[in-house]
Order: sequence, then structure tokens, then C-alpha cells
Amino acid sequence: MPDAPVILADEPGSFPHGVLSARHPALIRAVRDAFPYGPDRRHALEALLTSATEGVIEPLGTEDDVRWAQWGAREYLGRSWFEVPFLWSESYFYRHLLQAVGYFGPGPWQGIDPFRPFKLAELDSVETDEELAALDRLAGEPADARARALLHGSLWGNRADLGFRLSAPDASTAASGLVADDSDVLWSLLPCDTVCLVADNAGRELIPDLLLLDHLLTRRRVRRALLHVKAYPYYISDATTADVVDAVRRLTAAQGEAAAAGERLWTALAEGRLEVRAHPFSCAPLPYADMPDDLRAQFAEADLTILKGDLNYRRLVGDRLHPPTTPFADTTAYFPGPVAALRTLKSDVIVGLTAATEESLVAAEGRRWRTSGTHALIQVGP
Ligand SMILES: O=P(O)(O)OC[C@@]1(O)O[C@H](CO)[C@@H](O)[C@@H]1O
Repeated sequence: MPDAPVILADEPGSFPHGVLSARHPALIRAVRDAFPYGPDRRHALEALLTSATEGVIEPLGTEDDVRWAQWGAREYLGRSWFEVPFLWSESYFYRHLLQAVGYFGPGPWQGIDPFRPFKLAELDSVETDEELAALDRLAGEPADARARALLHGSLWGNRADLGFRLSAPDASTAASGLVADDSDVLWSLLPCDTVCLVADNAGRELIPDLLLLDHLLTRRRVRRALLHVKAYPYYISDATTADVVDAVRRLTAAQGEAAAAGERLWTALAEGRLEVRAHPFSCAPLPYADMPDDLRAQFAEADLTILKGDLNYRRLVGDRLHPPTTPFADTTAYFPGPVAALRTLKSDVIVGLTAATEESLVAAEGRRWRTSGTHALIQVGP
């Protein structure tokens, strides 16, 4: 449904309004408190706090303004953050946040990921220890059962999103079932030559993503894997190349099966059977339907592309209020090859449900199922 309404954040009480009015200020404060930034950076963060909640969208004042103009800024500068497409304003907020902390330099804070302390804390957590230890128990299972467990590990790892947890203190609420499950179609596409996984969050999501890729490579379900990460820090916990390195190191430093997987992943990276890519469009405020030709060609190289997470889903099907029964294949027909979405539901966008599933979710939860992170889906198209 390309004509379904684009999601804005202008309605108080709505999910997107809450992200801009509560999550973003909380994030600015968390970043400010996580680093001994000097007065200049603190002042810039305060200014962003005011702008993002009460002000209008302003240029960056750097050469990156040219790229953002091509990505839509021409149309949105001078307008309230709440009145432009939610996907756009969120993305631009993160770009401004990097500006405020001096990430793009020049200066002493150049290249310092403002979200790194949160990512590292997660890698060091007891939960990560437990998840890695569970791999030893999985080792005795038949290959099929192991594969399915690893797929589900990667899927539910998407709940480990720091942005989500900033505004959802009850995020540990037990997970429920899948609202759509095309996993049989996904498995039917394997074995194949090249799988591409478009990563989402670092830490407790990236580790199971890597374990899934390790399994596919080791069991010869794929010959090579392409791992797309963000070109720079984004949406708090989104994975960059540095986060891939941290995750693989975390695995190699563990015990048992986790350490063995870490060693294999290290070797696969060194041999090019696992290749990390970071395209600038990974941080664009636009749907994948607008992807540039060179990225389209990269996805076309793959026999299967797996997109992880909520934001990638919004970008894949379009950040719009689609009727939930819109076929997933209709919204992804433009994608240059078979594409799978693995996502926990953390925003209003949803397609590909049966009428009965939508009805029972609404009857049980009103609108909450769309954003609570307790439901998940595996959808495959086109
Ligand atoms: O892409 P992810 O990490 O699964 O989720 C990102 C997210 O938490 O951020 C956005 C709101 O800020 C929503 O798309 C979603 O709730």
C-alpha cells in the first residue's frame, strides 16, 4: 500500500510522539552522563535537547548538509520535529546527536561512539554469560533443532534494543508467540551460495546473529555471508564494525561452544567467507525502496537477505500505517531478491497478518501489541 498514510509524530499519546518527546530527551541525558564531556559538548547537548523538544529542525552546519539535503532536509528544515515523517525526524535526531558530541570532529571526541558504554555493559552482562553458556546445551541437539533455536535466538535478540528499553521499563515482559511465521519458507531457500544479514543492534542481538551465520557457514548451508552494519553509531545500540569486533572478541574470550564459534567467525572474517559491509545508506532516513543502485546491486548479489529488527522493517515495508493484512510480498516486491524480516514488534508498522490474527491481537491488547516488543515475526518475500 504505497498510499497508506506516512507515520508522523504529531499526535500526543501516540508511540512516535512518545519517542520524540520522552525517549530522545532521556537518551540525551544518558549520553551526557556517560562521558566526562567538557562544557562545549554539554552545551551542544543541552541545545539539542531544547531544539528536539521545542524547536525546529536545523541544518548541521557541516558539509554533511549536502547529503541530508538530498535525503529530504530541503523540505523539512525549519519545521517542527513532530510534523515531518517520523522515520526522517528520528534519523536526523541521531545525526544531530553525533554532531553535538563531536563524533565527526575534528577534535578530541572524533570517532568516540557515544553509545559504546551501553553496548559494552550489555556484552559484559550476566544475561550474555547465560546465553553463551546455553550454547553448550544446544550442542547435543540434532542439527535442525539447533538451526531453529539459533534462528529464534537471533529473532528474539531483537528485544535487546537499548532505545526501546529507555522508554519501556517493562521490556522484560515475557515474550509471546509469533504473529507471522514464514520460517519454513526461509529454510526452503537454503542451502544457497550467499546470504546477506542486515544487522540491527549490537551486543545481545549481534551475538546471536553471528552465531546464526556461523552455523550456516559451518554446516555449509551457505558458502559466504555478508554482514551489513551501520556506517556510524545510530539509534543507540545499532551495530557498527567496531561492535562486530567486540562481539567476536567476546565470543573468543568465552568458554566451550561460544569460544569455538568465536574462533570460527574470526577465521571466516579473515578468509572473506564472512564479510562486513557498511553502506552510507544504512543510516539514511529513507525506506529501502529508495536505495541507491550500488546498494541494490549488493543485495542482488545475495540469494537471501535477512533484515533484522524494527527499524529495518519500517524501512523495508515503508513507515506507514498499512492495513495489517496487506501482503508482505506487496510491500517488498521492489527488493532485488528474496528477503526475510526477523523482527520483534516495537513500532506501529505491520503488514502480512491474517485477518484472524489481527482481530485476536486487537481484542486482547488494543494497540499495545504493535509496540510492546512482546510479539515477533518471521516474514519472507517477495
Ligand atoms: O530497530 P530496532 O532496534 O529493533 O528498534 C528500534 C526502535 O526501538 O526504535 C524505534 C523508535 O525509536 C522503533 O522503530 C523501534 O521501537
